[in-house]
Amino acid sequence: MAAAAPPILDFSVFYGTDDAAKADLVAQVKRCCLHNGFFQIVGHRVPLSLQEKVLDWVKKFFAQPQEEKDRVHKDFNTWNRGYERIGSQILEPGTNPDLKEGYFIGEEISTDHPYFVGKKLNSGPNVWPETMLNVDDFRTTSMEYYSQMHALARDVLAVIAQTLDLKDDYFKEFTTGAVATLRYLHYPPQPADSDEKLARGIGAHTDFGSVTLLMQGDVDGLQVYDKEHDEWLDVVPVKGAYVVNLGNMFMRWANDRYISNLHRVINKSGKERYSVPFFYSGNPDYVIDCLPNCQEEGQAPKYPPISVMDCVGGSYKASYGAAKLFKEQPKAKMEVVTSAQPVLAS
Ligand SMILES: O=C(O)CCC(=O)C(=O)O
Ligand SMILES: [Fe+2]
Repeated sequence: MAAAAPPILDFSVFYGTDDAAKADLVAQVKRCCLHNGFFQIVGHRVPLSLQEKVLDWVKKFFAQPQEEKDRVHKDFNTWNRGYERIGSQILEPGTNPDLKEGYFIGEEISTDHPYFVGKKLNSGPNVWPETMLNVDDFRTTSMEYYSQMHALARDVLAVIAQTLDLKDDYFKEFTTGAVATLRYLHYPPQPADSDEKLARGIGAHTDFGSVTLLMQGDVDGLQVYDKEHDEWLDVVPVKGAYVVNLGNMFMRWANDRYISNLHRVINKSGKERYSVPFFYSGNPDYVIDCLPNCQEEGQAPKYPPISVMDCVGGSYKASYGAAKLFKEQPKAKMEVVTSAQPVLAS
């Protein structure tokens, strides 16, 4: 098969009554899950006006002065909410720290919520830029979008369930009380003379969770690795579309039958790039155990059962630790340079 960027699938049939079209969608999604775990969808129910409003706010948020953004820095909490500076993360060992800044949002979880009290995965109050003009609209728009992304993730999982010949509500328990992270991202243009081997917007990585739903702005830069041809394929932004990809936890859950694939961003466009990934982890207490129809007759699953919290949690730390080490100990950097496969995830 020739190397090809993730196909664009019409998701609207999922909401319709045409069973043949639905079966066709399921078949196409299955092909993608087996191939590299990446596809794109249009025809979903998230209004374009809301997507555009979010992207507008993302630009405004990052346009604030550095000291305003630092006031909501994610280092002030341990549940992954708030702002991170350019260069905070190294996702691809051997490259320079990522040329991106970010802002994390999640479910609004109060300090008396059992998830906060029980220190569940990424669970706690959001951190809002209270001094930003019209912050109430920023908050309302973000949370409206966040809840729409939960709904879309559930619908995508319903289709994925069917690709495994499971009922469309198979993931209900997993999606009840689910934890997810919305990440606003800004990639300044990479300097024209930056080293191809070292400069990354986001280094090559796989995602951690179950599914990621990514809204790209209108500037390109995202690339998906094609293992068969050893090539990086551009995922050109399509207005309103979501890039959907499976994360490491789903790959493990599917006994490696479905793929969590390497991807990266290099912003050579000369323009500011903005994007908004939504990482769906699932209910932190849910136990991931080999999905039905994912193992060969008579063979044991490759992995033991594990909770969502244990599978996804803690993994972010490695990539932030790597960037810290890079700044503190140039020698350690040299050791990292020699490591072979980029395996860290976000
Ligand atoms: O910005 C993008 O297009 C991709 C972001 C991404 O891969 C991530 O945050 O994990
Ligand atoms: Fe990613």
